[in-house]
This record gives sequence, C-alpha cells and structure tokens, in this order.
Amino acid sequence: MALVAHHKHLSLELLIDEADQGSEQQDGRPASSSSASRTLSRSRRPRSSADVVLAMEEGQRRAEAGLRVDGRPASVRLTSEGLVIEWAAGRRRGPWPSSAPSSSCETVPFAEMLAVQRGQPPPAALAPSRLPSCLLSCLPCLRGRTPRVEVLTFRRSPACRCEWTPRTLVLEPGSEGEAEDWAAAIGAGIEAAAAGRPKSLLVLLNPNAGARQGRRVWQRVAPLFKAAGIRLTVRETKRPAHAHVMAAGLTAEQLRTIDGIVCVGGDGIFHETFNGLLEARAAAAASTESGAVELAALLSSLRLAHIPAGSTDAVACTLHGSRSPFTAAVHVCLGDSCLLDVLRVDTASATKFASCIAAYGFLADVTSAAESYRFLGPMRYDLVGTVKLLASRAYPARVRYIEGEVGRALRKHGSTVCGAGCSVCRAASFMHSRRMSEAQLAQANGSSSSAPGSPRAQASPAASAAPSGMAAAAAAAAAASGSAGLPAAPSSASLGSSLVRSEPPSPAAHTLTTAGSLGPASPHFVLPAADAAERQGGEEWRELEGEFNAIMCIVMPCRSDKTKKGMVRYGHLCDGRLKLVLVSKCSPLQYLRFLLHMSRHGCAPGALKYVTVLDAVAVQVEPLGAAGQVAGGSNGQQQPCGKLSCWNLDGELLPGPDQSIAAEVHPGLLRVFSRGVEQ
Ligand SMILES: Nc1ncnc2c1ncn2[C@@H]1O[C@H](COP(=O)(O)OP(=O)(O)OP(=O)(O)O)[C@@H](O)[C@H]1O
Repeated sequence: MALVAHHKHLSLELLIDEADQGSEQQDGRPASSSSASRTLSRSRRPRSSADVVLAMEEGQRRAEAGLRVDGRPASVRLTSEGLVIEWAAGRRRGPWPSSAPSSSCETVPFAEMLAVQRGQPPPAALAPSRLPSCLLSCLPCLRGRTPRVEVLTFRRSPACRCEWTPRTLVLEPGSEGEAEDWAAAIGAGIEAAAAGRPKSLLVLLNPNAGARQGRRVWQRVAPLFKAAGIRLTVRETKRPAHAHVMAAGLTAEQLRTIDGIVCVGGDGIFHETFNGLLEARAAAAASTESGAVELAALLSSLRLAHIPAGSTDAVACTLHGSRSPFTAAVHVCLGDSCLLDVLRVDTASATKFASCIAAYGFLADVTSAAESYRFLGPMRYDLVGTVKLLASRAYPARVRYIEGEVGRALRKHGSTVCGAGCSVCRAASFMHSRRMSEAQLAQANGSSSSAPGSPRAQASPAASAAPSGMAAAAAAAAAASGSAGLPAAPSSASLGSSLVRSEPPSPAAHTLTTAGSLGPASPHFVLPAADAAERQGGEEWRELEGEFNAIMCIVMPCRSDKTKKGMVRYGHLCDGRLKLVLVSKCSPLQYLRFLLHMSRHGCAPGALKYVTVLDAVAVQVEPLGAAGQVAGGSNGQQQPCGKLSCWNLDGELLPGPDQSIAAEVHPGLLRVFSRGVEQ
C-alpha cells in the first residue's frame, strides 16, 4: 500500500509492507524500482531545517528526520509499524557521579495511536510577547511559531503493563510544510492500522452508579472518543433495568448505525445491557418474521464495552486488568475485540445470563442487604460483609455438575493464567467452533444425532424456525473459523437452537430426577450434539449434597480491587468452562481465612480443606431449605431468610421465590472490546 504525502517543500512517499502486499503507485500502477529510486533521490534534497532522508532497508523505504520530540532533540523514523524515536544522548537525571550520557529508543506503533492533529497555538498566558527571550531560546515551542504535530496515544505504567495513562507525543518539525507531511503520513499510518476500530457507538450511562459518578467519569473519557473520530449517541438510564429495556428494544435500523455499546457505570449496567441484547437475539433467532435473521446477525456482531464508574467494576478489571476508565476507553477506541463466555441461568420462571459470577449464600446475602445502604457508596459492601461474616450462615443444597469434554481436555492446562492472547482460550474456542460446525452441519443435513426426547430434540421446534439455508451458512462460517483456529461468534442459528424455549417452563422444570439423567423437565440444557449425547449417557454427572456457606459459579477470573489476581486464579475469559467453588459449612474465622486467601491468591483447587474448586460446563443447584422462605424486602429486593439464600448474578439478585437453578456455560457468546490482560 502506498501512503503518499505531498507538499510543496517535500514529497514523502512511504511504501508500507511492500514485500507482502505488492506496491502500487498513486495512480494504481505497480511501483517499479526506477520510480522508487526517483522518489529516493528527489527526497534526498538537502533540507534546511531538518535532516530528512529516505533510507532503503530490506525493500522498504522509511522516512527519517532529526527533530524535537516532547521538547528533546531526537531522530525519528517512520516505518510501516509506526514511529521509531531515538532521543539524542543526554545526561541521565541523578546524583553525580552516576549520571552518564545516555540515549534511549522507543517505538510508538500506529496500532496504539488514537489520532494525530496539528498542534494548537499556545495559550494567551504563554504568548511570546509575554515571555523572556532567554526562555524562548531554550524552549522554541513557546515561541508560538514552532509547528507542532500532536499524536494522541497512551503510556503503559512501568509497574503494571495493563494500566494505561494518556500521552500526547509532540513532534516539532522545522517548518509548517514538514509538520503537514508528518501529520499526513502518521494519519495515513493510523488509518491503515484502523481495521476493526469503531466509528459509531451507543453509550448507555448510569448516573446512579458507584458514588453517583457515572456522568463525571464519562465527561473525562468522552473527549478521547471524539478525538478518535467516533460518533457517539449518549443515553442515560432513568431507573433500574432501563438499560435492559433500551438494549432489548434496539431496532435493526438503529443497530446498522452502531458498531458497539459502551456501558458507563458498574457491573450492573453491563449485566443489564447484555441480558437485554441476548434476550433480543434469542427472540430474533426464533422469529420467522422478515428481517429477524438480519436483526439476529446485527445483534450478534455487536461489541460491548464497560467503562468503570461503579462500586466494584469486576467486568472492566477482568477484561483489562485495570479499573481505569481511560484504559477501558482506549481499548474501545483501538477496536480491541475478544469473545466472552456467558453463563445462562434458568429458574422455573426466568432465564438470565451472567458474565462474571452466579453466587448463592454469602455474596448474595451481602448484595441483598447492602442495597439498602447504597448512600454509603462502595463502603457498604465492607460494612454489610463484616456483619454477614460474623453471622456466618450455611445453607443446605444439592449440587450437580458436569465437567464436560472441553473441561476434561483442558484439565492439563489447569495452572495457566488468562491474559492477552491466552493459549487456553484459543484452544477452547477452536474445540467449540469445530464441535459447533459438526453439530450444525448435521442439523443442516437434517440428520441430528440427538435421540428423540433428548434436550436437544426438545429444542428442535425453535431451532427449526431458523431457515435451513441460514443453518448451513452458519455451519460453514463456524467450520471456516474452526479451521482457522480463531474464535468465532456463535451464529444466530446456533443461538436460536440453544437459547429459545419452545414452551413456557413449568414450576417443576428443574426437579432433579435420578442422578445421571436430566429428565424431561429440563428443556434448557442444550449444547451441540457431542455434549448433549454425553449428558444423556449420564455417567458424567456428579452430585454433592451438604451445607454450604457459599456456592459460586465463576465464569471469568473476576478481578476487582479486592481480588487483584481474580476470584479464581486460573479462570479464563473464553474457555467454555466455569469454576464451581463450594465453601462447606465453616466458622466465621475459617470463612474470613477463605476470603483473605481468595483476595490474595484467588481460589485454586486444594488450597483450603473446606473449599472445593471444580471445573464444570453445567451446574444444577437445588437449595434444600424450606420452600417459600425468600421474601420481598422493603426495597423490593429479595431477602434471604430461614434456610434459604438467593442467587446473585453479577451483583444483581435473581427474582422469584424458587431459587433452584440450572446453569450452563455458553462459550464465546458475547463479543467485547478487550484484548485480555497484558501481563
Ligand atoms: N437512573 C437510575 N436510577 C436508579 N438506579 C439506576 C439507574 N440506572 C440504573 N440503575 C440501577 O443501579 C444499579 C447499580 O448500577 P451499577 O451496577 O451500574 O453500579 P454499582 O452497583 O454501583 O456498581 P457495581 O455493580 O460495579 O458494584 C443497577 O441495578 C441499575 O439497575
């Protein structure tokens, strides 16, 4: 690709990735070696203010110039990757005699630049006429005439690579003409690296999040989106569950104009938004109306972001390793993308989704009680948590889980920490996409391998609502992504077959039958053929019964300020598994020890005798306390009482008196603006 910046003073031609992509001149003809050398010799004309040369290196021409960067003399090279800046040798800061001449080199890739702009004139207070001449000679940029090119990018914290802070790289070329050339060339480089960056976003803002700081946080990061040229539509939530309604109500027309949704607030608004989207996606996949296929496809291609402004912000912390709104915003502007597993939780009366955690017992009790003390801000969790810890309640329950084929296959990777480019997530995505493609091809050929009466067969009316051509296309897409080894978003067809119930659930929907079979009353457990068959076989189900202080189904690592390494040390964003953490009945002191251990190291198998950590793809929990003891509290929230607690899904309490659940991981159901935590 040829990036050409013309100016009356300078013709700067950059050929990027000439070897890979085949070079073309501006008029579209291939660049011959003679034209290349003509450009070279033309550009080697002596420069008055800066020494600009084009050097031929390994078949690529690069621009190189001596200029000032961030106020210091430097040699800057423009390569196909970005800017390589070499600062001239200077004195290191530090006490004599250790200070010695040093030079440093840095690469700023185009892929990490948000925007480039011509510098603004200095503020009136710094007008040249008001400054002493000695200062002007030391700092030429204060003269007001020095041309400036500002590159908006970020800096990684030396202590923690995933913590990013804003940075404006200031180049001071010798003349206006050169400044324009540099700005144009850098702008073209950013443009070339901008594939996947969003152009238009819908922002859902919860002004009530955290210590009511949603608006303030948004005002801090909004300029970044504007500088990156992203169009924004901002909508504030007016009441609880408003984000759910707004997300579920998005029309195809609206979806066509946006590349993603940015949730500003806590985990709650993120949870509500993706629940709304998945609900709409399932409905569209099941619908036979014209336009439903497009709507489902638009919904499944949408990316979600979380700008943290809440009390816990586990989603942002887990996705980026940082709770900084700036870091989250940069990930969005750069168009980072990865898939996220989602836990589908079915009760007798509702289907909900969780991206972080479904917790029964201690965590749910704390969330439920803390809601009345929201005016205290995030501190409410510490206060209520202490009270609940001292009370230390255990709840009787029957827990069943299945490790599944994926879980077993990945068992040997048990001690891999999830990060950017995680090998476990990649391997799991590959396995899932391959399995999905096999199942969908079978479905497209009308030869489903499910036995009659199996959960898969029960969902077939919804699945068959999807046109067969679409199923085939989805299968082909899944097969293609599988062969490439890349994670693929589940297609609307697959989502339709796995999310939509063909009939309203009965209250007895989750009555457990004999160990090893799901029984006819569980129409919700539907996975591609391999798992369904495996579950029908029954031998994979395991059952535990006892009294538990906490039962937690943890889908992602769940990092937060209190659990820097994650609630589970070896959790993953997209491995198709959850970690089932069971804390057996214990004393307040033991529970405190568990909390401290989780906070410092994250739960891992074998660390504490009374804590069990298991891999699972599906879980059923049946509380064994007296039925009907979960009552509505004064604030409308569930209040656990007697021998029953309630479920907390990503910080939101599960409504309804029946807290028996059937939960299942849906691999890579959500696409988010993230690259995983940089280690
Ligand atoms: N305008 C609003 N007024 C009152 N409540 C709202 C409004 N908008 C959203 N909510 C509710 O506020 C609750 C909390 O929101 P959110 O999770 O974003 O913040 P948080 O609880 O402080 O953070 P975290 O979940 O990270 O602890 C959600 O249940 C949501 O439904």
